[in-house]
Amino acid sequence: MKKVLITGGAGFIGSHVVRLFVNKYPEYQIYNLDALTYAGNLESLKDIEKAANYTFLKADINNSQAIEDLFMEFAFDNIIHLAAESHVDRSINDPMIFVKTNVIGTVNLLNAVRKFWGPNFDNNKRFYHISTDEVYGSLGTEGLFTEKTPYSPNSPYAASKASSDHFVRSYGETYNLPYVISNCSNNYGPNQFPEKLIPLFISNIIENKSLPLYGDGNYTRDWLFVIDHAKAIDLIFHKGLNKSTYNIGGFNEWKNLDLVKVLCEIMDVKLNRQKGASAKLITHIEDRPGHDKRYAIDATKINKELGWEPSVTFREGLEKTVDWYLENSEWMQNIVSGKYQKYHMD
Ligand SMILES: Cc1cn([C@H]2C[C@H](O)[C@@H](COP(=O)(O)OP(=O)(O)O[C@H]3O[C@H](C)C(=O)[C@H](O)[C@H]3O)O2)c(=O)[nH]c1=O
Repeated sequence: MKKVLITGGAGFIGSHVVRLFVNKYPEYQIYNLDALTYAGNLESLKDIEKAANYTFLKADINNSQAIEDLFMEFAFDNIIHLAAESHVDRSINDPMIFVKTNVIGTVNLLNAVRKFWGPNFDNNKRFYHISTDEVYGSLGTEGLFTEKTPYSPNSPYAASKASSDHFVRSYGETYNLPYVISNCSNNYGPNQFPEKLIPLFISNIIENKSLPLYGDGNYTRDWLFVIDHAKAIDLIFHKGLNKSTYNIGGFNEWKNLDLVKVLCEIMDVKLNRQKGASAKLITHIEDRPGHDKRYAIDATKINKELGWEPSVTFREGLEKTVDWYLENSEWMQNIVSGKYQKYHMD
């Protein structure tokens, strides 16, 4: 029986990974370790919280003693590490928390792994580090990020993730830690905290608030449906080559302005509003400092080696996402107001 520790399992991507693993692998014990910061909540996992193979552990990866105590108690033999501060704008305002959680938190986990799994790591153990395509920096109009693209992070968030990737690789080289890393593009889907572009704009359209688009909106991102990302993580965890990296993208590049226009069209229909009503809310605002122009992923490696490809079109994924937010307005209000945090402290 595998004992899989999933860090950040109460967060957006993490909750989808936890659900997939709990449901698909009843023979594994899944431990969800999360600090329950502003972006994490257990409401997203209500459907699986009573499963026999699921345990929630409230802890902060910044606390090395707490992490060691948990290793001692539960003897995890595999880790999927998703816990991270993830919002670029927050990293611009307050880089230090990104250093603490993303860099020091990752090193704390690596040290625990070294202590409890080393010095002779067996091949059934694996440290799987989830990262981002932002480590590669910004592309011009041509080209794609491959696994060989040199790192060139621009935001404090991207720098912190690049650093954590380097630490994981360095533990692989120095101590022979078995690891795998994946770098994904922009995720979207149910349960995403409404600070990221898509859920923020869905929320603002519902409330008839303006849609703050940075600069001219001609910035390009590749969009990946979170459930497809969770499936890719499952494949990489089980079949990815030791000490290797996989890029995960949706083969789905959009300029922000074009994406927002499609979202507005969908919202007009779903909310029975006049055609064009939501698009009137688009407001160009001052640009994000150091705004990366374009991210685009070459996902050929994961496709060829592991047979992964996205299962939904962008239109289908967006519709599913919009439907979820419309059906879960209470979740949205509670997460924004911090009610879930207060509730977990009771
Ligand atoms: C929140 C917001 C965003 N934007 C623009 C900025 C970006 O060009 C694009 C997406 O922004 P967002 O903040 O949603 O995501 P990125 O900055 O691309 O980064 C995201 O994707 C990577 C892979 C991660 O690893 C990050 O964790 C994740 O946050 O929309 C606006 O124009 N207005 C807004 O209010």
